[in-house]
Amino acid sequence: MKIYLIGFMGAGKSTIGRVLSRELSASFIDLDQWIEQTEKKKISTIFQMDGELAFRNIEVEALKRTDAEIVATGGGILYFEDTGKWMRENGTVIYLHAPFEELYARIEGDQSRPVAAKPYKELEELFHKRTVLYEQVSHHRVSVSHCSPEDSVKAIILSTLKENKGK
Ligand SMILES: Nc1ncnc2c1ncn2[C@@H]1O[C@H](COP(=O)(O)OP(=O)(O)OP(=O)(O)O)[C@@H](O)[C@H]1O
Ligand SMILES: O=C(O)C1=C[C@@H](O)[C@@H](O)[C@H](O)C1
Ligand SMILES: [Mg+2]
Repeated sequence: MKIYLIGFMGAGKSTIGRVLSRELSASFIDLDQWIEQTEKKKISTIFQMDGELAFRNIEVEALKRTDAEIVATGGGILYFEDTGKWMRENGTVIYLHAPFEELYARIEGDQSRPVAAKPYKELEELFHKRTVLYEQVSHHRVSVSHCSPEDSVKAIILSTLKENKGK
């Protein structure tokens, strides 16, 4: 089993991934957390000191090397064009979706997400650009709007069970 959780910042990939892994007794990695621990630097420091491209290279390398069954990706995991195709071929990709305003309310002012420091309009544009990619790449879209992480976990399990029915 390999499940990749994708979606914009604040969608709950880290929160839901952790609950999902407990529910399924599956191994779990949060790529952002893993990068901070391995690099011994905050993501915001990597962005400042080494630049975004350096972070993206570390991120995609971690994605391709991890053997964890549940993978919480970062919001910008589709930065390189071929990453989405690679994920689709290597597991089940679940897109966690909610309207921009709801996600913005969750991440507004959070200093740990350098990309979230962009002006509101720019961030909204990025949301719409990325939404197209998340939709293209994912096998399933699960709404995380106005529901608890536990409800989202149930929806994820249902969608993947349906997929595997009859196999
Ligand atoms: N279902 C939910 N309802 C309300 N708030 C939530 C929900 N899921 C997560 N949150 C809150 O939203 C914030 C962002 O959640 P989380 O860090 O899991 O998002 P993420 O998708 O991993 O973001 P990133 O792409 O930046 O890693 C946290 O403060 C978390 O507590
Ligand atoms: O959406 C993004 O570009 C990011 C999201 C976070 O998960 C981190 O990976 C980092 O802050 C960049
Ligand atoms: Mg996260």
